[in-house]
Amino acid sequence: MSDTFEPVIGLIGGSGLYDIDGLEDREWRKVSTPWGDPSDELLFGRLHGVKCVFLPRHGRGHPTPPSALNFRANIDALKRSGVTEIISLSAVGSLKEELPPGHFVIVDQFIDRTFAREKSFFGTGCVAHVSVAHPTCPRLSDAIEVAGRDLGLPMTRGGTYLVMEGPQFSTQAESNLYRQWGCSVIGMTNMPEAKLAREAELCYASVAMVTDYDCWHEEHDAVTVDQVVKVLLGNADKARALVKAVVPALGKPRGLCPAGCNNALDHAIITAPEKRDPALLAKLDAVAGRLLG
Ligand SMILES: CSC[C@H]1O[C@H](OP(=O)(O)O)[C@H](O)[C@@H]1O
Ligand SMILES: Nc1ncnc2[nH]cnc12
Repeated sequence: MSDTFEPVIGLIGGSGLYDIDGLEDREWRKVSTPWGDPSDELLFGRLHGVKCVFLPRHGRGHPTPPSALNFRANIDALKRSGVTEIISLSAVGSLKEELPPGHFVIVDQFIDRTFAREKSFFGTGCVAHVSVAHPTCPRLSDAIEVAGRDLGLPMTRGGTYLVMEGPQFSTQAESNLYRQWGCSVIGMTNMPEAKLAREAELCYASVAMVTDYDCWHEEHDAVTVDQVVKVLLGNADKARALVKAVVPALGKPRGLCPAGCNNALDHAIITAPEKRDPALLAKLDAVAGRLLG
């Protein structure tokens, strides 16, 4: 990557967000990856002149459940398409009274309780350990916060997203445990998405949009998809407004991210060059070509 470059904004739309309006020169295009197929075609276009690439996380019409998402293909496809930063938009349950349905949380931490997903691009033949101590990009999160406040959106900066495997919602005992752990919101998709974005050296920020109080709240004994969908449609409109407001602010040429997102692999690869597997290296062309190419 040269000293300064023109950012390309990747947008991952969660439940209820299967398209983005207002894009100029819009075109859905299939992107192939060495990791298999992403959730759907990617939507390419420009917002206020800024290049954007949108991916509906579950596919249009929501055919794919969280555990079957090919997160590696999704992140690779975005990187391969020139994306430099990802704004992830997701529906979540709230684990705190003060985060009611309709509220947005700019997440800064995760607890990853998923167990049935491929979590790394690396492995036997090329081992890497990146830091995810700070899994989201503060620069990107700052821009989202400014845009959200300007729009008057109900929004909290900072919060921990508990990522569960699903597809069932949590039991009340689990929900209460996660509350004791101090988590803010619960969902099923931001991991390993955020970890893979870090391995791919992409800035990643997450906007968690509350749809329900999960099952711990005395006035909301159980969460249902119907309930979630009702709130989600309003949230999706607010999310589209947020995207339109934040993209122009992010579109100016920039240098490498001061938070280090674009250099995450600098000291992460431990496998000696002579022990690296050429087949795996070939698959890493988009994700780690900067270092391995
Ligand atoms: C429709 S409720 C459960 C579903 O919604 C969330 O999806 P996403 O994170 O993609 O917005 C949640 O994680 C579950 O996958
Ligand atoms: N309560 C909840 N638990 C997990 N994922 C969710 N997505 C939306 N609401 C949720």
